[in-house]
Amino acid sequence: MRMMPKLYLRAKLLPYEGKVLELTEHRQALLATEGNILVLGGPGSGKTTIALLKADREIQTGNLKTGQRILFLSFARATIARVAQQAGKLLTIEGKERLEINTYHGFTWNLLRSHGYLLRKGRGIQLLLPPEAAARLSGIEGDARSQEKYRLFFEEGLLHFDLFAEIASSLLSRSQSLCRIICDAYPIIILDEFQDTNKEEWALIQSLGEHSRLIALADAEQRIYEFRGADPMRISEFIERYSPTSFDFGNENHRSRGTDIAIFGNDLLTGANKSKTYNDVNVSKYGFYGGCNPHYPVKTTLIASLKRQLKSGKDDWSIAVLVPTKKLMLQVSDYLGAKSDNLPSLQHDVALDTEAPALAAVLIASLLEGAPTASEIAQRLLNDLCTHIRGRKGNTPLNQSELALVNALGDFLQSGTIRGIKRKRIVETAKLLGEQRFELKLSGDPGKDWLSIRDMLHVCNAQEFMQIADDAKYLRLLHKGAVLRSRLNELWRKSGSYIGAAAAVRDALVQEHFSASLKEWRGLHVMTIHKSKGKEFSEVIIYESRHHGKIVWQGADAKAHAQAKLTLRVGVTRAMEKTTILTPGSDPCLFL
Ligand SMILES: Nc1ncnc2c1ncn2[C@@H]1O[C@H](COP(=O)(O)OP(=O)(O)OP(=O)(O)O)[C@@H](O)[C@H]1O
Repeated sequence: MRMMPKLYLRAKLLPYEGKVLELTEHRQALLATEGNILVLGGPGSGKTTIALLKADREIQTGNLKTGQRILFLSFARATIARVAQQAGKLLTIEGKERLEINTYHGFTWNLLRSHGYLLRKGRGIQLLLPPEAAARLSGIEGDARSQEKYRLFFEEGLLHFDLFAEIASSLLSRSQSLCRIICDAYPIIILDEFQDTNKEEWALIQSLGEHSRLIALADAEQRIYEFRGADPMRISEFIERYSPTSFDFGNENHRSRGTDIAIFGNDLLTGANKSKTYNDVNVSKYGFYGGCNPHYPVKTTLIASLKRQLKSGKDDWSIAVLVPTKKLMLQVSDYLGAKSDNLPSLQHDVALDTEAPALAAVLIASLLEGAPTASEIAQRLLNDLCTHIRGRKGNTPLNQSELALVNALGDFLQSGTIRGIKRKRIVETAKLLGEQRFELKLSGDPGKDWLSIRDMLHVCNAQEFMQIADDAKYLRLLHKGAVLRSRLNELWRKSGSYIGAAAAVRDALVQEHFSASLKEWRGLHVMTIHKSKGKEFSEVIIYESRHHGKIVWQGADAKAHAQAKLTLRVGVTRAMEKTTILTPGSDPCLFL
Protein backbone atom coordinates (compact mmCIF):
# COMPACT_ATOMS: atom_id res chain seq x y z
CA MET A 1 0.00 0.00 0.00
CA ARG A 2 1.31 3.44 -0.90
CA MET A 3 0.80 5.93 1.88
CA MET A 4 0.74 9.54 0.81
CA PRO A 5 2.68 11.83 3.16
CA LYS A 6 0.72 14.65 4.71
CA LEU A 7 1.51 17.99 3.13
CA TYR A 8 -0.12 21.04 4.57
CA LEU A 9 1.79 23.74 2.75
CA ARG A 10 0.32 25.59 -0.18
CA ALA A 11 -3.27 24.81 0.68
CA LYS A 12 -5.80 26.02 -1.85
CA LEU A 13 -8.89 27.67 -0.46
CA LEU A 14 -12.18 26.93 -2.14
CA PRO A 15 -15.12 29.23 -1.30
CA TYR A 16 -18.21 27.20 -0.51
CA GLU A 17 -21.55 28.16 1.05
CA GLY A 18 -20.15 31.08 2.99
CA LYS A 19 -17.39 28.78 4.32
CA VAL A 20 -13.98 28.00 2.93
CA LEU A 21 -12.84 24.52 1.99
CA GLU A 22 -9.20 24.02 2.68
CA LEU A 23 -7.51 21.93 0.00
CA THR A 24 -4.17 20.99 1.53
CA GLU A 25 -1.55 19.46 -0.76
CA HIS A 26 -2.44 16.13 0.81
CA ARG A 27 -5.99 16.56 -0.46
CA GLN A 28 -4.82 17.89 -3.81
CA ALA A 29 -2.66 14.77 -4.19
CA LEU A 30 -5.77 12.67 -3.59
CA LEU A 31 -7.64 14.55 -6.29
CA ALA A 32 -4.84 13.74 -8.72
CA THR A 33 -4.49 10.06 -7.76
CA GLU A 34 -5.48 7.34 -10.20
CA GLY A 35 -6.39 3.76 -9.40
CA ASN A 36 -7.96 2.47 -6.19
CA ILE A 37 -7.96 4.75 -3.18
CA LEU A 38 -8.52 4.33 0.54
CA VAL A 39 -9.47 7.43 2.52
CA LEU A 40 -9.15 7.08 6.28
CA GLY A 41 -9.99 9.67 8.91
CA GLY A 42 -11.91 10.38 12.07
CA PRO A 43 -15.38 11.88 12.38
CA GLY A 44 -15.72 15.13 10.43
CA SER A 45 -12.23 14.84 8.91
CA GLY A 46 -13.71 15.47 5.45
CA LYS A 47 -13.82 11.98 3.83
CA THR A 48 -17.20 12.47 2.18
CA THR A 49 -16.34 15.98 1.04
CA ILE A 50 -13.07 15.01 -0.62
CA ALA A 51 -14.71 11.99 -2.28
CA LEU A 52 -17.34 14.27 -3.82
CA LEU A 53 -14.64 16.66 -5.03
CA LYS A 54 -12.73 13.71 -6.45
CA ALA A 55 -15.82 12.57 -8.36
CA ASP A 56 -16.23 16.07 -9.76
CA ARG A 57 -12.56 16.22 -10.75
CA GLU A 58 -12.79 12.89 -12.62
CA ILE A 59 -15.86 14.13 -14.46
CA GLN A 60 -14.35 17.52 -15.25
CA THR A 61 -11.12 16.12 -16.61
CA GLY A 62 -13.03 14.07 -19.16
CA ASN A 63 -12.00 10.69 -17.75
CA LEU A 64 -15.49 9.32 -18.25
CA LYS A 65 -16.88 8.16 -21.60
CA THR A 66 -20.30 9.25 -22.81
CA GLY A 67 -23.03 7.67 -20.68
CA GLN A 68 -20.67 6.65 -17.88
CA ARG A 69 -21.36 7.76 -14.33
CA ILE A 70 -19.69 7.65 -10.94
CA LEU A 71 -21.52 5.65 -8.30
CA PHE A 72 -21.52 6.72 -4.63
CA LEU A 73 -22.77 3.85 -2.46
CA SER A 74 -23.90 4.21 1.13
CA PHE A 75 -26.08 2.30 3.56
CA ALA A 76 -29.01 4.38 4.66
CA ARG A 77 -31.38 6.56 2.68
CA ALA A 78 -31.07 9.30 5.25
CA THR A 79 -27.28 9.29 4.79
CA ILE A 80 -27.51 9.57 1.03
CA ALA A 81 -29.98 12.40 1.45
CA ARG A 82 -27.31 14.30 3.35
CA VAL A 83 -24.60 13.37 0.85
CA ALA A 84 -26.85 14.53 -2.00
CA GLN A 85 -27.40 17.79 -0.14
CA GLN A 86 -23.62 18.21 0.22
CA ALA A 87 -23.06 17.28 -3.47
CA GLY A 88 -25.69 19.83 -4.49
CA LYS A 89 -23.57 22.56 -2.93
CA LEU A 90 -20.11 21.30 -3.92
CA LEU A 91 -20.33 19.89 -7.43
CA THR A 92 -20.46 21.48 -10.86
CA ILE A 93 -23.66 21.01 -12.87
CA GLU A 94 -22.10 18.24 -14.94
CA GLY A 95 -20.68 16.68 -11.80
CA LYS A 96 -24.15 16.53 -10.27
CA GLU A 97 -25.64 15.01 -13.40
CA ARG A 98 -23.04 12.29 -13.66
CA LEU A 99 -22.82 11.28 -10.02
CA GLU A 100 -25.31 8.65 -8.90
CA ILE A 101 -25.74 8.56 -5.13
CA ASN A 102 -27.54 5.43 -4.02
CA THR A 103 -27.94 2.95 -1.20
CA TYR A 104 -26.68 -0.63 -1.55
CA HIS A 105 -30.34 -1.63 -1.53
CA GLY A 106 -31.36 0.83 -4.23
CA PHE A 107 -28.45 -0.06 -6.48
CA THR A 108 -28.79 -3.83 -6.12
CA TRP A 109 -32.56 -3.72 -6.50
CA ASN A 110 -32.18 -1.92 -9.84
CA LEU A 111 -29.74 -4.62 -10.90
CA LEU A 112 -31.89 -7.50 -9.72
CA ARG A 113 -35.15 -6.07 -11.00
CA SER A 114 -33.78 -6.01 -14.52
CA HIS A 115 -31.53 -9.08 -14.49
CA GLY A 116 -32.55 -11.22 -11.51
CA TYR A 117 -34.68 -13.45 -13.76
CA LEU A 118 -31.39 -14.98 -14.94
CA LEU A 119 -31.15 -16.68 -11.56
CA ARG A 120 -34.73 -17.97 -11.70
CA LYS A 121 -34.82 -19.63 -15.08
CA GLY A 122 -36.47 -16.63 -16.66
CA ARG A 123 -39.13 -16.15 -13.97
CA GLY A 124 -39.48 -12.64 -12.51
CA ILE A 125 -38.73 -11.27 -9.06
CA GLN A 126 -40.85 -9.32 -6.62
CA LEU A 127 -39.67 -7.40 -3.64
CA LEU A 128 -40.59 -8.69 -0.22
CA LEU A 129 -41.12 -5.44 1.66
CA PRO A 130 -39.85 -5.41 5.26
CA PRO A 131 -43.33 -5.53 6.84
CA GLU A 132 -44.40 -8.42 4.62
CA ALA A 133 -41.09 -10.15 5.19
CA ALA A 134 -41.59 -9.80 8.92
CA ALA A 135 -45.05 -11.32 8.52
CA ARG A 136 -43.84 -14.23 6.35
CA LEU A 137 -40.92 -15.06 8.63
CA SER A 138 -42.55 -14.66 12.02
CA GLY A 139 -42.05 -17.64 14.27
CA ILE A 140 -39.17 -19.01 12.16
CA GLU A 141 -35.84 -18.71 13.92
CA GLY A 142 -32.15 -19.48 13.37
CA ASP A 143 -31.00 -21.43 10.29
CA ALA A 144 -34.56 -22.23 9.28
CA ARG A 145 -35.16 -18.49 8.94
CA SER A 146 -32.35 -17.96 6.48
CA GLN A 147 -33.36 -21.11 4.56
CA GLU A 148 -36.89 -19.77 4.29
CA LYS A 149 -35.53 -16.52 2.79
CA TYR A 150 -33.77 -18.55 0.07
CA ARG A 151 -36.88 -20.67 -0.50
CA LEU A 152 -39.03 -17.56 -0.84
CA PHE A 153 -36.64 -16.27 -3.47
CA PHE A 154 -36.00 -19.38 -5.53
CA GLU A 155 -39.51 -20.88 -5.32
CA GLU A 156 -41.78 -17.86 -5.05
CA GLY A 157 -39.57 -15.15 -6.56
CA LEU A 158 -39.92 -13.02 -3.40
CA LEU A 159 -36.67 -11.28 -2.59
CA HIS A 160 -35.90 -10.44 1.04
CA PHE A 161 -33.79 -7.33 1.70
CA ASP A 162 -31.15 -9.38 3.53
CA LEU A 163 -30.40 -11.29 0.31
CA PHE A 164 -29.97 -8.28 -1.98
CA ALA A 165 -26.17 -8.04 -1.82
CA GLU A 166 -25.60 -11.79 -1.85
CA ILE A 167 -27.91 -12.48 -4.80
CA ALA A 168 -26.56 -9.48 -6.73
CA SER A 169 -22.98 -10.62 -6.21
CA SER A 170 -23.84 -14.16 -7.26
CA LEU A 171 -25.50 -12.73 -10.39
CA LEU A 172 -22.40 -10.73 -11.25
CA SER A 173 -20.01 -13.59 -10.62
CA ARG A 174 -22.10 -15.95 -12.77
CA SER A 175 -22.44 -13.52 -15.63
CA GLN A 176 -19.12 -11.93 -16.44
CA SER A 177 -20.64 -10.08 -19.38
CA LEU A 178 -23.25 -8.46 -17.15
CA CYS A 179 -20.52 -7.60 -14.63
CA ARG A 180 -18.54 -5.88 -17.42
CA ILE A 181 -21.61 -3.92 -18.55
CA ILE A 182 -22.29 -2.67 -15.00
CA CYS A 183 -18.64 -1.78 -14.41
CA ASP A 184 -18.51 -0.03 -17.75
CA ALA A 185 -21.52 2.05 -16.72
CA TYR A 186 -19.82 2.90 -13.40
CA PRO A 187 -16.03 2.95 -13.92
CA ILE A 188 -15.53 4.57 -10.49
CA ILE A 189 -17.39 3.50 -7.35
CA ILE A 190 -17.15 5.33 -4.04
CA LEU A 191 -17.84 3.20 -0.96
CA ASP A 192 -19.04 5.27 1.97
CA GLU A 193 -18.71 3.99 5.58
CA PHE A 194 -16.67 1.11 4.24
CA GLN A 195 -15.80 -0.14 7.76
CA ASP A 196 -19.41 -1.25 8.16
CA THR A 197 -19.71 -3.46 5.05
CA ASN A 198 -20.77 -7.00 5.86
CA LYS A 199 -19.59 -10.22 4.21
CA GLU A 200 -22.21 -10.15 1.44
CA GLU A 201 -21.65 -6.49 0.57
CA TRP A 202 -17.92 -7.12 0.49
CA ALA A 203 -18.46 -9.99 -1.99
CA LEU A 204 -20.52 -7.65 -4.18
CA ILE A 205 -17.84 -4.95 -3.99
CA GLN A 206 -15.23 -7.48 -5.07
CA SER A 207 -17.27 -8.35 -8.16
CA LEU A 208 -17.54 -4.66 -9.01
CA GLY A 209 -13.86 -4.14 -8.25
CA GLU A 210 -12.96 -6.60 -11.04
CA HIS A 211 -13.33 -3.82 -13.58
CA SER A 212 -14.19 -0.58 -11.76
CA ARG A 213 -11.93 1.65 -9.70
CA LEU A 214 -12.86 1.73 -6.02
CA ILE A 215 -12.59 4.61 -3.56
CA ALA A 216 -13.28 3.43 -0.01
CA LEU A 217 -14.00 5.90 2.82
CA ALA A 218 -13.48 4.46 6.26
CA ASP A 219 -12.99 5.04 9.95
CA ALA A 220 -12.35 1.88 11.93
CA GLU A 221 -13.51 3.62 15.12
CA GLN A 222 -16.94 4.33 13.64
CA ARG A 223 -17.61 0.61 13.14
CA ILE A 224 -20.97 0.33 14.86
CA TYR A 225 -22.63 -2.42 12.86
CA GLU A 226 -20.79 -5.53 14.04
CA PHE A 227 -24.19 -7.02 14.88
CA ARG A 228 -25.03 -7.04 11.17
CA GLY A 229 -21.71 -8.46 10.06
CA ALA A 230 -19.25 -5.53 9.93
CA ASP A 231 -15.80 -7.03 10.43
CA PRO A 232 -12.78 -5.36 12.10
CA MET A 233 -10.62 -6.95 9.35
CA ARG A 234 -12.52 -5.37 6.44
CA ILE A 235 -10.16 -2.41 5.91
CA SER A 236 -7.10 -4.70 5.86
CA GLU A 237 -8.89 -6.98 3.40
CA PHE A 238 -9.45 -4.01 1.10
CA ILE A 239 -5.77 -3.04 1.32
CA GLU A 240 -4.65 -6.59 0.61
CA ARG A 241 -6.99 -7.07 -2.34
CA TYR A 242 -6.62 -3.70 -4.08
CA SER A 243 -3.29 -2.19 -2.91
CA PRO A 244 -4.92 1.23 -2.85
CA THR A 245 -3.16 4.57 -2.48
CA SER A 246 -4.04 5.53 1.07
CA PHE A 247 -4.77 8.94 2.52
CA ASP A 248 -5.19 9.31 6.25
CA PHE A 249 -6.77 12.51 7.54
CA GLY A 250 -6.34 11.22 11.09
CA ASN A 251 -7.87 13.49 13.69
CA GLU A 252 -8.41 16.49 11.41
CA ASN A 253 -11.76 17.92 12.25
CA HIS A 254 -13.69 20.24 9.98
CA ARG A 255 -17.17 19.57 11.29
CA SER A 256 -16.67 21.17 14.68
CA ARG A 257 -13.52 23.17 14.11
CA GLY A 258 -12.66 25.47 16.99
CA THR A 259 -14.52 23.26 19.47
CA ASP A 260 -13.31 20.35 21.60
CA ILE A 261 -16.05 17.96 20.48
CA ALA A 262 -13.75 15.75 18.38
CA ILE A 263 -11.20 15.75 21.24
CA PHE A 264 -13.89 14.49 23.59
CA GLY A 265 -14.76 11.80 21.00
CA ASN A 266 -11.17 10.60 20.93
CA ASP A 267 -10.74 10.82 24.70
CA LEU A 268 -13.81 8.64 25.06
CA LEU A 269 -11.93 5.80 23.38
CA THR A 270 -9.21 5.86 26.05
CA GLY A 271 -11.32 6.93 29.01
CA ALA A 272 -9.37 10.22 29.31
CA ASN A 273 -12.64 12.16 29.16
CA LYS A 274 -13.56 11.11 32.70
CA SER A 275 -10.98 13.36 34.33
CA LYS A 276 -11.34 16.35 32.00
CA THR A 277 -13.82 19.11 31.33
CA TYR A 278 -14.71 20.43 27.92
CA ASN A 279 -16.04 23.71 26.57
CA ASP A 280 -18.38 22.27 23.97
CA VAL A 281 -19.36 18.92 25.43
CA ASN A 282 -21.48 19.19 28.49
CA VAL A 283 -22.13 16.07 30.55
CA SER A 284 -25.16 16.70 32.69
CA LYS A 285 -26.21 14.31 35.44
CA TYR A 286 -29.89 14.94 35.85
CA GLY A 287 -31.99 14.45 38.96
CA PHE A 288 -35.67 13.77 39.75
CA TYR A 289 -38.36 16.25 38.79
CA GLY A 290 -41.29 15.22 40.98
CA GLY A 291 -44.69 15.43 39.31
CA CYS A 292 -43.23 15.84 35.81
CA ASN A 293 -42.82 13.40 32.97
CA PRO A 294 -39.59 11.37 33.45
CA HIS A 295 -38.24 12.83 30.17
CA TYR A 296 -38.59 16.41 31.44
CA PRO A 297 -34.78 17.00 31.48
CA VAL A 298 -34.40 16.26 27.77
CA LYS A 299 -37.20 18.63 26.81
CA THR A 300 -35.87 21.52 28.88
CA THR A 301 -32.36 20.94 27.51
CA LEU A 302 -33.77 20.93 24.00
CA ILE A 303 -35.64 24.17 24.61
CA ALA A 304 -32.40 25.81 25.80
CA SER A 305 -30.62 24.64 22.60
CA LEU A 306 -33.50 25.84 20.49
CA LYS A 307 -33.35 29.29 22.05
CA ARG A 308 -29.60 29.41 21.39
CA GLN A 309 -30.07 28.48 17.73
CA LEU A 310 -32.97 30.89 17.18
CA LYS A 311 -30.96 33.67 18.78
CA SER A 312 -28.07 33.01 16.39
CA GLY A 313 -30.26 34.23 13.54
CA LYS A 314 -29.14 31.43 11.18
CA ASP A 315 -31.87 29.77 9.18
CA ASP A 316 -30.17 26.43 8.56
CA TRP A 317 -29.71 25.22 12.13
CA SER A 318 -30.53 21.70 13.21
CA ILE A 319 -30.68 19.96 16.58
CA ALA A 320 -30.79 16.20 17.12
CA VAL A 321 -31.89 14.32 20.21
CA LEU A 322 -30.14 10.96 20.03
CA VAL A 323 -31.23 8.05 22.23
CA PRO A 324 -30.00 4.47 22.59
CA THR A 325 -33.22 2.59 21.75
CA LYS A 326 -36.29 2.81 19.52
CA LYS A 327 -38.58 2.46 22.53
CA LEU A 328 -37.05 5.52 24.18
CA MET A 329 -37.17 7.37 20.85
CA LEU A 330 -40.95 6.93 20.66
CA GLN A 331 -41.45 7.96 24.28
CA VAL A 332 -39.32 11.08 23.84
CA SER A 333 -41.05 11.93 20.57
CA ASP A 334 -44.49 11.63 22.19
CA TYR A 335 -43.46 13.82 25.09
CA LEU A 336 -41.83 16.48 22.89
CA GLY A 337 -45.00 16.65 20.81
CA ALA A 338 -47.26 17.02 23.87
CA LYS A 339 -48.13 20.25 25.62
CA SER A 340 -47.53 19.39 29.26
CA ASP A 341 -45.48 20.22 32.38
CA ASN A 342 -45.84 23.89 31.40
CA LEU A 343 -43.71 23.24 28.33
CA PRO A 344 -44.85 23.82 24.74
CA SER A 345 -45.32 21.16 22.08
CA LEU A 346 -42.20 20.94 19.91
CA GLN A 347 -42.56 20.08 16.20
CA HIS A 348 -39.93 17.55 15.19
CA ASP A 349 -39.04 14.75 12.78
CA VAL A 350 -38.67 11.25 14.16
CA ALA A 351 -36.78 8.42 12.46
CA LEU A 352 -39.46 5.76 12.83
CA ASP A 353 -39.46 2.17 11.68
CA THR A 354 -41.86 1.77 8.83
CA GLU A 355 -43.21 -1.77 9.33
CA ALA A 356 -46.22 -1.05 11.52
CA PRO A 357 -47.44 2.10 9.69
CA ALA A 358 -46.87 0.50 6.29
CA LEU A 359 -48.87 -2.62 7.14
CA ALA A 360 -51.60 -0.45 8.64
CA ALA A 361 -51.68 1.59 5.43
CA VAL A 362 -52.12 -1.50 3.26
CA LEU A 363 -54.90 -2.77 5.54
CA ILE A 364 -56.77 0.54 5.42
CA ALA A 365 -56.34 0.67 1.64
CA SER A 366 -57.73 -2.84 1.39
CA LEU A 367 -60.78 -1.72 3.41
CA LEU A 368 -61.16 1.32 1.14
CA GLU A 369 -61.13 -1.05 -1.78
CA GLY A 370 -63.99 -3.05 -0.27
CA ALA A 371 -65.48 -6.26 -1.72
CA PRO A 372 -68.83 -7.40 -3.20
CA THR A 373 -70.20 -8.57 0.18
CA ALA A 374 -69.79 -7.59 3.83
CA SER A 375 -68.59 -11.07 4.71
CA GLU A 376 -65.87 -10.98 2.06
CA ILE A 377 -64.70 -7.65 3.48
CA ALA A 378 -64.59 -9.21 6.96
CA GLN A 379 -62.63 -12.24 5.73
CA ARG A 380 -60.08 -10.07 4.03
CA LEU A 381 -59.85 -7.86 7.08
CA LEU A 382 -59.05 -10.84 9.32
CA ASN A 383 -56.43 -11.98 6.88
CA ASP A 384 -54.85 -8.50 6.81
CA LEU A 385 -55.04 -8.35 10.60
CA CYS A 386 -52.93 -11.53 10.83
CA THR A 387 -50.36 -9.98 8.47
CA HIS A 388 -50.34 -6.83 10.57
CA ILE A 389 -49.80 -8.68 13.86
CA ARG A 390 -47.07 -10.86 12.33
CA GLY A 391 -45.19 -7.97 10.75
CA ARG A 392 -45.68 -4.87 12.83
CA LYS A 393 -42.74 -5.50 15.15
CA GLY A 394 -40.26 -5.91 12.28
CA ASN A 395 -37.53 -8.39 13.09
CA THR A 396 -38.63 -8.83 16.71
CA PRO A 397 -40.21 -12.28 17.08
CA LEU A 398 -43.87 -12.55 18.13
CA ASN A 399 -44.60 -13.46 21.72
CA GLN A 400 -46.55 -16.61 22.59
CA SER A 401 -49.96 -14.99 22.80
CA GLU A 402 -49.56 -13.11 19.51
CA LEU A 403 -48.46 -16.31 17.80
CA ALA A 404 -51.40 -18.25 19.27
CA LEU A 405 -53.84 -15.53 18.18
CA VAL A 406 -52.52 -15.45 14.61
CA ASN A 407 -52.71 -19.25 14.38
CA ALA A 408 -56.25 -19.32 15.77
CA LEU A 409 -57.43 -16.63 13.33
CA GLY A 410 -55.73 -18.49 10.47
CA ASP A 411 -57.60 -21.69 11.49
CA PHE A 412 -60.85 -19.75 11.69
CA LEU A 413 -60.41 -18.51 8.12
CA GLN A 414 -60.08 -22.16 7.03
CA SER A 415 -62.62 -23.89 9.28
CA GLY A 416 -65.06 -21.19 10.39
CA THR A 417 -64.69 -22.11 14.07
CA ILE A 418 -62.96 -20.23 16.87
CA ARG A 419 -62.70 -20.59 20.64
CA GLY A 420 -62.09 -18.12 23.47
CA ILE A 421 -63.92 -14.92 24.40
CA LYS A 422 -61.21 -12.56 23.20
CA ARG A 423 -60.77 -14.28 19.86
CA LYS A 424 -64.53 -14.48 19.30
CA ARG A 425 -64.74 -10.77 19.95
CA ILE A 426 -62.13 -10.11 17.26
CA VAL A 427 -64.08 -12.20 14.75
CA GLU A 428 -67.36 -10.46 15.69
CA THR A 429 -65.69 -7.06 15.40
CA ALA A 430 -64.34 -7.97 11.95
CA LYS A 431 -67.88 -8.90 10.88
CA LEU A 432 -69.23 -5.64 12.20
CA LEU A 433 -66.49 -3.64 10.50
CA GLY A 434 -67.22 -5.55 7.28
CA GLU A 435 -70.88 -4.45 7.48
CA GLN A 436 -69.96 -0.87 8.36
CA ARG A 437 -67.61 -0.67 5.42
CA PHE A 438 -70.21 -2.21 3.13
CA GLU A 439 -72.68 0.50 4.15
CA LEU A 440 -70.15 3.33 3.99
CA LYS A 441 -70.70 5.90 1.23
CA LEU A 442 -67.31 6.97 -0.04
CA SER A 443 -66.83 10.63 -0.95
CA GLY A 444 -64.03 10.29 -3.51
CA ASP A 445 -61.84 12.54 -1.38
CA PRO A 446 -59.04 10.15 -0.38
CA GLY A 447 -58.12 12.12 2.73
CA LYS A 448 -61.68 12.07 4.04
CA ASP A 449 -62.35 8.44 3.09
CA TRP A 450 -59.09 7.34 4.66
CA LEU A 451 -60.04 9.03 7.93
CA SER A 452 -63.53 7.47 7.87
CA ILE A 453 -61.96 4.02 7.74
CA ARG A 454 -59.32 4.85 10.31
CA ASP A 455 -61.97 6.20 12.67
CA MET A 456 -64.07 3.05 12.22
CA LEU A 457 -61.07 1.05 13.41
CA HIS A 458 -60.28 3.51 16.17
CA VAL A 459 -63.67 3.27 17.87
CA CYS A 460 -64.32 -0.45 17.38
CA ASN A 461 -64.51 -3.03 20.09
CA ALA A 462 -61.19 -4.89 19.69
CA GLN A 463 -57.77 -3.67 20.74
CA GLU A 464 -56.09 -5.38 17.75
CA PHE A 465 -58.03 -3.23 15.25
CA MET A 466 -57.56 -0.10 17.34
CA GLN A 467 -53.82 -0.73 17.16
CA ILE A 468 -54.03 -0.47 13.37
CA ALA A 469 -55.59 2.98 13.64
CA ASP A 470 -52.79 3.97 16.04
CA ASP A 471 -50.04 2.63 13.76
CA ALA A 472 -51.54 4.46 10.77
CA LYS A 473 -51.23 7.76 12.60
CA TYR A 474 -47.45 7.54 12.25
CA LEU A 475 -47.77 7.78 8.46
CA ARG A 476 -47.99 11.52 8.94
CA LEU A 477 -44.68 11.59 10.83
CA LEU A 478 -43.18 9.51 8.05
CA HIS A 479 -44.37 12.10 5.54
CA LYS A 480 -46.20 9.46 3.54
CA GLY A 481 -49.56 11.25 3.41
CA ALA A 482 -49.03 13.06 0.10
CA VAL A 483 -47.82 10.07 -1.87
CA LEU A 484 -50.68 7.85 -0.65
CA ARG A 485 -53.28 10.53 -1.35
CA SER A 486 -52.06 11.01 -4.90
CA ARG A 487 -52.19 7.26 -5.67
CA LEU A 488 -55.73 6.98 -4.32
CA ASN A 489 -56.82 10.10 -6.15
CA GLU A 490 -55.59 8.60 -9.40
CA LEU A 491 -57.61 5.41 -8.80
CA TRP A 492 -60.78 7.31 -7.98
CA ARG A 493 -60.42 9.54 -11.03
CA LYS A 494 -60.08 6.53 -13.31
CA SER A 495 -62.79 4.25 -11.94
CA GLY A 496 -64.86 6.12 -9.35
CA SER A 497 -63.77 3.54 -6.77
CA TYR A 498 -60.71 2.49 -4.83
CA ILE A 499 -60.41 -0.91 -6.47
CA GLY A 500 -56.70 -1.74 -6.60
CA ALA A 501 -55.97 0.52 -3.59
CA ALA A 502 -54.09 -2.10 -1.55
CA ALA A 503 -51.74 -2.86 -4.46
CA ALA A 504 -51.33 0.85 -5.25
CA VAL A 505 -50.45 1.71 -1.66
CA ARG A 506 -48.03 -1.19 -1.48
CA ASP A 507 -46.44 -0.05 -4.72
CA ALA A 508 -46.18 3.56 -3.52
CA LEU A 509 -44.44 2.38 -0.36
CA VAL A 510 -41.98 0.29 -2.41
CA GLN A 511 -41.04 3.31 -4.49
CA GLU A 512 -40.75 5.47 -1.42
CA HIS A 513 -38.46 2.88 0.07
CA PHE A 514 -35.88 3.47 -2.62
CA SER A 515 -36.24 7.17 -3.13
CA ALA A 516 -33.85 9.26 -1.10
CA SER A 517 -35.91 11.62 0.94
CA LEU A 518 -34.20 14.79 -0.18
CA LYS A 519 -35.41 16.79 2.72
CA GLU A 520 -32.91 19.12 4.28
CA TRP A 521 -31.66 18.23 7.71
CA ARG A 522 -32.97 21.34 9.40
CA GLY A 523 -35.03 21.81 12.56
CA LEU A 524 -35.50 19.29 15.37
CA HIS A 525 -34.88 15.57 14.97
CA VAL A 526 -35.27 12.58 17.26
CA MET A 527 -33.54 9.33 16.33
CA THR A 528 -31.48 6.47 17.71
CA ILE A 529 -27.73 7.07 18.03
CA HIS A 530 -27.17 4.41 15.34
CA LYS A 531 -29.33 6.29 12.87
CA SER A 532 -27.27 9.46 13.31
CA LYS A 533 -24.23 7.97 11.58
CA GLY A 534 -23.03 10.00 8.59
CA LYS A 535 -25.12 13.05 9.54
CA GLU A 536 -24.30 16.37 11.15
CA PHE A 537 -26.31 18.83 13.20
CA SER A 538 -25.64 22.23 14.78
CA GLU A 539 -26.21 20.73 18.23
CA VAL A 540 -26.64 17.22 19.55
CA ILE A 541 -28.30 16.10 22.76
CA ILE A 542 -27.63 12.51 23.76
CA TYR A 543 -30.11 11.25 26.28
CA GLU A 544 -30.32 8.03 28.27
CA SER A 545 -33.23 7.50 30.59
CA ARG A 546 -33.21 6.30 34.15
CA HIS A 547 -34.72 2.86 33.74
CA HIS A 548 -34.26 1.71 30.18
CA GLY A 549 -32.58 2.94 27.01
CA LYS A 550 -29.08 3.00 28.51
CA ILE A 551 -25.96 3.84 26.51
CA VAL A 552 -24.33 0.76 28.01
CA TRP A 553 -26.07 -1.53 30.43
CA GLN A 554 -24.57 -2.88 33.66
CA GLY A 555 -23.09 -6.30 33.04
CA ALA A 556 -22.55 -5.83 29.28
CA ASP A 557 -19.78 -8.13 27.99
CA ALA A 558 -16.53 -6.70 26.62
CA LYS A 559 -17.73 -6.71 23.03
CA ALA A 560 -21.03 -4.95 23.80
CA HIS A 561 -19.08 -2.50 25.94
CA ALA A 562 -16.69 -1.67 23.08
CA GLN A 563 -19.55 -1.30 20.56
CA ALA A 564 -21.49 0.98 22.91
CA LYS A 565 -18.43 3.21 23.28
CA LEU A 566 -17.94 3.49 19.50
CA THR A 567 -21.63 4.24 19.10
CA LEU A 568 -21.53 7.00 21.73
CA ARG A 569 -18.51 8.51 19.97
CA VAL A 570 -20.37 8.55 16.65
CA GLY A 571 -23.30 10.33 18.32
CA VAL A 572 -21.16 12.91 20.15
CA THR A 573 -19.22 13.84 16.99
CA ARG A 574 -22.32 14.58 14.90
CA ALA A 575 -22.43 18.08 16.38
CA MET A 576 -20.86 21.12 14.74
CA GLU A 577 -21.21 23.46 17.72
CA LYS A 578 -22.22 21.75 20.93
CA THR A 579 -23.03 18.34 22.40
CA THR A 580 -24.91 17.75 25.63
CA ILE A 581 -25.05 14.30 27.20
CA LEU A 582 -27.83 13.69 29.71
CA THR A 583 -27.30 10.77 32.05
CA PRO A 584 -29.21 10.03 35.27
CA GLY A 585 -27.34 11.22 38.37
CA SER A 586 -28.55 8.15 40.28
CA ASP A 587 -27.01 5.73 37.77
CA PRO A 588 -24.65 7.61 35.45
CA CYS A 589 -23.23 6.13 32.26
CA LEU A 590 -20.03 4.14 32.87
CA PHE A 591 -18.20 6.03 30.13
CA LEU A 592 -18.73 9.50 31.61
N1 LIG B 1 -11.20 20.53 3.55
C1 LIG B 1 -12.19 21.06 4.24
N2 LIG B 1 -12.14 22.36 4.62
C2 LIG B 1 -13.15 22.91 5.34
N3 LIG B 1 -14.29 22.25 5.71
C3 LIG B 1 -14.39 20.95 5.37
C4 LIG B 1 -13.35 20.29 4.63
N4 LIG B 1 -13.75 19.00 4.44
C5 LIG B 1 -14.95 18.87 5.03
N5 LIG B 1 -15.35 20.03 5.59
C6 LIG B 1 -16.62 20.26 6.35
O1 LIG B 1 -16.56 19.41 7.50
C7 LIG B 1 -17.80 18.76 7.74
C8 LIG B 1 -17.60 17.25 7.79
O2 LIG B 1 -17.14 16.79 6.52
P1 LIG B 1 -17.46 15.34 5.97
O3 LIG B 1 -18.90 15.04 6.11
O4 LIG B 1 -16.85 15.26 4.61
O5 LIG B 1 -16.63 14.46 6.99
P2 LIG B 1 -16.56 12.87 7.16
O6 LIG B 1 -15.13 12.54 7.40
O7 LIG B 1 -17.21 12.22 6.01
O8 LIG B 1 -17.41 12.69 8.48
P3 LIG B 1 -18.04 11.41 9.23
O9 LIG B 1 -17.12 10.25 9.05
O10 LIG B 1 -18.11 11.85 10.66
O11 LIG B 1 -19.40 11.22 8.64
C9 LIG B 1 -18.73 19.23 6.62
O12 LIG B 1 -19.54 20.27 7.14
C10 LIG B 1 -17.82 19.76 5.55
O13 LIG B 1 -18.41 20.83 4.82
